[in-house]
Amino acid sequence: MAEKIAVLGAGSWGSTLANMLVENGHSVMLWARNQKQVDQLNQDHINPDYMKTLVYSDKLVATTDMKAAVTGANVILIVIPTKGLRQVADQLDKILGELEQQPLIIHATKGLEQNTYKRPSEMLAEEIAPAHRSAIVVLSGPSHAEDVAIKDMTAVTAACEDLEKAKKVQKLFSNSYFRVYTNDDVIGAEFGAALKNIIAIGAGALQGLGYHDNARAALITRGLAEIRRLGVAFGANPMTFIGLSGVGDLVVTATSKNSRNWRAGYQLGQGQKLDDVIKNMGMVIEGVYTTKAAYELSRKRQVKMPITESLYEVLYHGKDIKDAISQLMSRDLTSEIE
Ligand SMILES: NC(=O)c1ccc[n+]([C@@H]2O[C@H](COP(=O)([O-])OP(=O)(O)OC[C@H]3O[C@@H](n4cnc5c(N)ncnc54)[C@H](O)[C@@H]3O)[C@@H](O)[C@H]2O)c1
Ligand SMILES: O=P(O)(O)OC[C@H](O)CO
Repeated sequence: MAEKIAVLGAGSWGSTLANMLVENGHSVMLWARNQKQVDQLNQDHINPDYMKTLVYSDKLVATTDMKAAVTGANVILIVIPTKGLRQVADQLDKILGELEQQPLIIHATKGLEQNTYKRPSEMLAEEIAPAHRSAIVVLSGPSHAEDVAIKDMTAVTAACEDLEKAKKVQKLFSNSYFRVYTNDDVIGAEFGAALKNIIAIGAGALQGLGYHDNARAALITRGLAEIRRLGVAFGANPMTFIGLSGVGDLVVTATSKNSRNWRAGYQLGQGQKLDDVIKNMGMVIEGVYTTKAAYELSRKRQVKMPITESLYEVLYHGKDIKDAISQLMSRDLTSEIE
């Protein structure tokens, strides 16, 4: 059934998903805060700062007016970087209060909030009153916007404690090249999504330094071990980490030049300064911020995350990456299963 959907956030992922939802037959309004970007989307059907090659459907309507975007929408998809999520959710809550609407909220944000260490769905639940939403569903998994834009085959997860709501999202998004699975483990889906970005930066850095396949496989596997440890400490189902929002997303992000996190790591490995890497990317590198949040959280919870800790030292205290790697490799020998 065709739905009226509002998409908040017109960066690489928000604009690509909005376009896909239009092509799936839904009526979609895309909200962005930048008037020039909105004009380019409406008049020329392009979004050049984010998706250079995608020509958007002429049925996709963009606006800078959030109220216009969400009025009458049964479904609201939020695709804002973690840093801006709470502010956008607060703005949305006020509008939904005026409109007396109770839409299904979906988010595709991958990160943890600085200082509070909250997951995106926790931030949304705090900012959007229960009377203003029917449920919050997480859309996560291995899904570079660049591949979805060219209709390459993609499989992701819709996670919600209420599986009926996850199934609704599954139907809204699925098509011949985009396949959605369901999961009731929101905690696992969100920890997997956030923490894989840390390991992707590490994988990029290894390649930038000239390491090869064995090193990358070791990092991905041991990275998954620490992602699982932290997630399980917060109640995640360990099985989620061998699924799409776990190992699936980790593999795509830690092996792809399309990944902003991998590219950032590669540039760091090649000797560039973090500030320059962030400035030149022009898109969000969530893993830089998630590394700090995850490191602090792991200390509070006393969960061992040696790779995250090493990357934190590199990103926030200027530690040399080669020294960080040699310290990681010379730790006490231990069992793989712990
Ligand atoms: N790009 C992908 O392939 C991809 C895939 C899956 C998930 N994600 C996740 O989706 C989220 C967004 O990523 P992206 O790649 O689209 O980022 P992006 O950097 O391409 O775009 C972010 C967009 O959000 C807007 N924005 C930021 N703060 C805002 C605020 N306070 N108010 C209004 N708009 C704001 C920016 O103007 C920009 O349009 C991230 O958490 C990312 O991890 C991205
Ligand atoms: O480009 P990245 O590194 O932000 O990753 C994007 C998605 O999370 C991949 O699933």
